[in-house]
Amino acid sequence: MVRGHGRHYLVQTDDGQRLQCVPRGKKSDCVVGDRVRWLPTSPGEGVIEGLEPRRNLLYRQDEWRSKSFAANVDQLLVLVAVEPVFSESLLSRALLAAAEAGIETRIALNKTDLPGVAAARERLAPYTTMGVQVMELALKADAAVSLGTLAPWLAGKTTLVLGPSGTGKSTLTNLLVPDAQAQVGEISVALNSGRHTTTHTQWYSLTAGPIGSGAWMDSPGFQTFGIQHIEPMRLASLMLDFAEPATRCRFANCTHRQEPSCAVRAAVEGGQIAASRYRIYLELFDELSRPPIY
Ligand SMILES: Nc1nc2c(ncn2[C@@H]2O[C@H](COP(=O)(O)OP(=O)(O)OP(=O)(O)O)[C@@H](O)[C@H]2O)c(=O)[nH]1
Ligand SMILES: [Zn+2]
Repeated sequence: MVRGHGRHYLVQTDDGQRLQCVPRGKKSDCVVGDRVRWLPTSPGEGVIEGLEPRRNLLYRQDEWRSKSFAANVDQLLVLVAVEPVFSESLLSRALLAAAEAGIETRIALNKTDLPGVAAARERLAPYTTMGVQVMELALKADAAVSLGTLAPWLAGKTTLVLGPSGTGKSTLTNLLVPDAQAQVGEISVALNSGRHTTTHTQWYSLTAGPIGSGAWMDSPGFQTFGIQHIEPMRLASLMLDFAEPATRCRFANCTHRQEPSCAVRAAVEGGQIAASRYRIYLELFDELSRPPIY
């Protein structure tokens, strides 16, 4: 499934044909990236009979609702930029959701042609140190070099991009998928969604563009990223810089807040865990420990 709008879905067959489909029955829990079983109803139209089992599902869980980004994702690219200055909390939340779903993640820092690049690199240093790959891009200023950086990683894989608004997601999609704008226009007409901006996640093949193989899923920019589906006691094991020290605390059920002989707090004091990351951990632990308000 390549794009959904309400109960209307655009389905692409393995030979590249696209059909408008509606689900059989009332429930529709199909998300972009799902492989679906469908039956034709009329030329160009069909009905979704069912979903194939998913390999994974990446979503955010806010207090009130959950929002699926995509299913069957090989890897996640979190796109941030020198400007607007990115929120480390949002970045950490996206990494946590991906870790929980078992999806390999890289960070890309875009707009490295801007003067704030040194400060942005410094804010990303804890992520590099913990083993997350950070790729530097200048999608507008030097598209060819940026494509060269991305190509080996994107080729043959299905990649989802996530990032706040204004970081360059559309710029990147247009580089990777030369006719992306035309596709979005056509699809908006087909699904009668009447919007041409990135309001929904969309799947594109990378075959016709400079990468030559694989798929790309572009998602709308987000301002919040709830991870209510993650147990607070699981946070440390999902955070790459916390996972190892957390195994050395005196208490197996250490929350790394005030317990004695806590190896995580020792690592914060010793500088192996960045202060910013520990702040984010405490904030998330509190948030996830609060009972939901209904
Ligand atoms: N200086 C600089 N600006 C860039 C670069 N790449 C993109 N931009 C600019 O950043 C702005 C945002 O880019 P978009 O591609 O629209 O960003 P987006 O993430 O799709 O934003 P939303 O549509 O709001 O989600 C545009 O004005 C781009 O021209 C770059 O490498 N350097
Ligand atoms: Zn501890």
